Amino acid sequence: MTTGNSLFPVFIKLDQIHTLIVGGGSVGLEKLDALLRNDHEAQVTIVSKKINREIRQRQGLSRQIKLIERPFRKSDLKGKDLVILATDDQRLHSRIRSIARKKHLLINVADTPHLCDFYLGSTVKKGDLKIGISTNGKSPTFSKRLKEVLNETLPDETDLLLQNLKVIRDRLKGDFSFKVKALNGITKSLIDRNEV
Ligand SMILES: C[C@@]1(CC(=O)O)C2=NC(=C\c3[nH]c(c(CCC(=O)O)c3CC(=O)O)Cc3[nH]c(c(CC(=O)O)c3CCC(=O)O)/C=C3\N/C(=C\2)[C@@H](CCC(=O)O)[C@]3(C)CC(=O)O)/[C@H]1CCC(=O)O
Ligand SMILES: NC(=O)c1ccc[n+]([C@@H]2O[C@H](COP(=O)([O-])OP(=O)(O)OC[C@H]3O[C@@H](n4cnc5c(N)ncnc54)[C@H](O)[C@@H]3O)[C@@H](O)[C@H]2O)c1
Repeated sequence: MTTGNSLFPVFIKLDQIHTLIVGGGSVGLEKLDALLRNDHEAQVTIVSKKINREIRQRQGLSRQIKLIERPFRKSDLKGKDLVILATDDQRLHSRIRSIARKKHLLINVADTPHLCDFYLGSTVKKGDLKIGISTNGKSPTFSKRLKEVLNETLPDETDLLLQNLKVIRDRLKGDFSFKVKALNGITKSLIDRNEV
């Protein structure tokens, strides 16, 4: 039996899939920024009755951002993989959610856990290392603060260590089980405090 947080984390290639955000106000902007912080090449379409000035400015950063200023239409879901709803119309959210589910699209309704197939999380990044944080919706503020703590405490050299391990990994000759043993041996001192 699963207790506590049963969400399964995945790390999505935002430049390879197409994300639709419906709603171009301040919440829409927050979600757009969350995507762009992780991948400035994220492929995103925003549909909104009105699109705010900051969102227009983001469009200057990437040709992958498409803005459509008009009310949502069912056809906006065509060709999309992920959907994030961020309008001020909860009835519209419920309607889009039921259409999206029939099309097997994954959907997030900002700040509305019971309508979400997935939640956004806080992310910590050190070069190629990424840590995703979820509190199972209990406290986004905790996620944000833990992100700040990890950003402060994880040294920038963490990425250097990762790059060095990649070099060693590429150099290792032998079968899969030999490589696993060798890499486990090399990294053992990282978890064995007495040896550091
Ligand atoms: C991580 C982050 C990612 C992002 O959104 O980019 C994120 N929320 C962030 C911030 C934040 N959101 C809110 C506050 C105000 C303080 C507060 O209310 O607590 C703050 C803090 C702040 O802004 O300082 C309001 C809020 N959020 C939700 C509700 C509804 C509810 O709880 O019922 C309400 C009440 C709305 C109302 O009262 O009307 C729900 C969700 N918010 C989630 C994600 C998902 C759970 C993630 C998790 O498990 O931690 C989930 C379930 C669904 C989702 O939206 O995906 C981002 C941190 C960015 C960073 O790292 O800097
Ligand atoms: N701003 C916040 O920090 C915050 C915090 C908690 C909850 N909320 C809630 O989240 C919701 C969104 O907040 P916001 O500040 O982004 O609001 P907002 O009014 O700035 O933005 C809502 C956007 O949705 C668009 N929209 C409305 N109907 C539409 C339709 N049929 N098709 C396409 N676009 C449509 C509007 O044009 C507008 O751009 C509100 O319900 C608000 O109460 C906001």
